[in-house]
Amino acid sequence: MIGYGAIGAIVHAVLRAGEVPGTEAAGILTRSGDSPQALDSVEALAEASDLVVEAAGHDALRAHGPAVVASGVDLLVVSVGALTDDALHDRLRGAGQGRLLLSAGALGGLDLLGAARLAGPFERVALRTTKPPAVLARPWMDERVRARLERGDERVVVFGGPAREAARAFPESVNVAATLALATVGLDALEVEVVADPDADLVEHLVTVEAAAGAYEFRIRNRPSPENPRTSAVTAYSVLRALQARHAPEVVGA
Ligand SMILES: NC(=O)C1=CN([C@@H]2O[C@H](COP(=O)(O)OP(=O)(O)OC[C@H]3O[C@@H](n4cnc5c(N)ncnc54)[C@H](OP(=O)(O)O)[C@@H]3O)[C@@H](O)[C@H]2O)C=CC1
Ligand SMILES: O=C([O-])CC(=O)C(=O)O
Repeated sequence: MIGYGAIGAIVHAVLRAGEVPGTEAAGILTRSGDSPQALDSVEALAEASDLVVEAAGHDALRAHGPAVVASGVDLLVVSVGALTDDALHDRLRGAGQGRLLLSAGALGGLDLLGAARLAGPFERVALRTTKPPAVLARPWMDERVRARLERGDERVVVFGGPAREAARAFPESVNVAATLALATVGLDALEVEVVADPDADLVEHLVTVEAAAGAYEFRIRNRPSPENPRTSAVTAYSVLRALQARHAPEVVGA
């Protein structure tokens, strides 16, 4: 694993408890080395693993992803927003024998949208992500907008634009925009709105799709992680589901 934060610590604890048959934790890479099973290089991690889970952020994927894939090890990417950098995405795809697995993360419905994509074209795909104001304040924002977020007493639309820009503007909070885009209409065609809402006690991702196959609306409302309020707590379990599916004798929703 790369990362031992809100996501990584849960994934590691469940693996250590032996709850994912056929899979055990081989080691953890972080910058600080502050984790159980700490390893000190990506080479040591890849050597010890059949699959590496990246749950550490855009910079971590950029720094370590290519070495993992180059050593023939599969890479399960949680910081999917880093793939808005086409050069990095191409490097990862061409680096070696390891497969690139993009985690569904905090999102759902990608199975059905993948089927819809095979059935015919999409007419429109949109995402509206809503989180509490405090977790959406970013240094690039206009001072007046930041002041409104800090006051936290009103709903503010903080971003409108394509998924590529959304995932870059909020690297720790809107990776899901890149995931949905890569699963459907691409990074420049998916329309994204990001909303700060002081009443948002749950993280909301509203996915709206019009396609040849049908019309879909997924309203996902996730409880935030107590360790990191930017992150939906279910994200760690989304990673665990993917690990479980690799060796399970039966998969529902395959
Ligand atoms: N696809 C999705 O739905 C979602 C994606 N995410 C992505 O997952 C990432 C992790 O989320 P979360 O667990 O909540 O974050 P946390 O901040 O709780 O944890 C981050 C972990 O990564 C480590 N880390 C940070 N930078 C590096 C690096 N360059 N190399 C190695 N390790 C590093 C940190 O340790 P140390 O500081 O010691 O290095 C820490 O252990 C987010 O930044 C976001 O990009 C998050 C939520 C949902
Ligand atoms: O956890 C979530 O709901 C989404 C998130 O942070 C991300 O996509 O980066």
